[in-house]
Amino acid sequence: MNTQLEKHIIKNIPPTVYYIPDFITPEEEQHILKNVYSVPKPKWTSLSHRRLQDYGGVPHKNGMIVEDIPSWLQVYMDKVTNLNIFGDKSPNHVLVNEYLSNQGIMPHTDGPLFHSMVTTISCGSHTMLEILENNDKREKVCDILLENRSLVIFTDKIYIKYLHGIREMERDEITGEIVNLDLCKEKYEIGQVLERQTRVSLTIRHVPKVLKIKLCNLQKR
Ligand SMILES: O=C(O)CCC(=O)C(=O)O
Ligand SMILES: [Fe+2]
Repeated sequence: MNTQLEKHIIKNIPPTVYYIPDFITPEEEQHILKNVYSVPKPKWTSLSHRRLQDYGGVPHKNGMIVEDIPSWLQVYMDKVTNLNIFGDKSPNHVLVNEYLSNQGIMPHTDGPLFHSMVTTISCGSHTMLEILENNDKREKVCDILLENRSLVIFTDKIYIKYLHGIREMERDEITGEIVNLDLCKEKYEIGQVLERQTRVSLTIRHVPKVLKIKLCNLQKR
């Protein structure tokens, strides 16, 4: 692991979450948003509470059929790869999620289709990631504020054993339950309220099980 990253570890929570504010510049953020919104409509998968796009293929238990990653997106995957956090693996899949201001994602674990490390770049808005115990009570462990342009890296016990989710809210209050305020770019005060805007997140991961067949070959048949 890259020692430069140690100062970005969120303390006093189960290991390990890294929070890096300003991982991308405002220009890069706009570049990502422009590309995400210039795809043809069928590239989006609409769920009831968010929309998403898969890049690199669609993860599947029998193996992911690999699709080429567009060059604009490869730039940001390389930026994450250059942190040397994936060891001998490299990211090969990106899930783009779009959340309107009152949308979120139910508490979940990412499951066995992915290597146990996830990295997420936030664009367009902050959001509040909630970490919960993975039991019937689903007690809250903590909140992590994800500012736009930040990168968050989840791995180890907190990735495997706990649930993460985003509540459906139009605004978030700064509270003492947020564990990364000291690592954030901005200085916030307890009680301050942040209005959510539309947020586009890039979740960059390594999918271990891939099929060597390419989608373009399938389509030719
Ligand atoms: O949008 C995010 O930051 C979280 C996305 C997520 O948890 C997932 O796609 O599994
Ligand atoms: Fe997730």
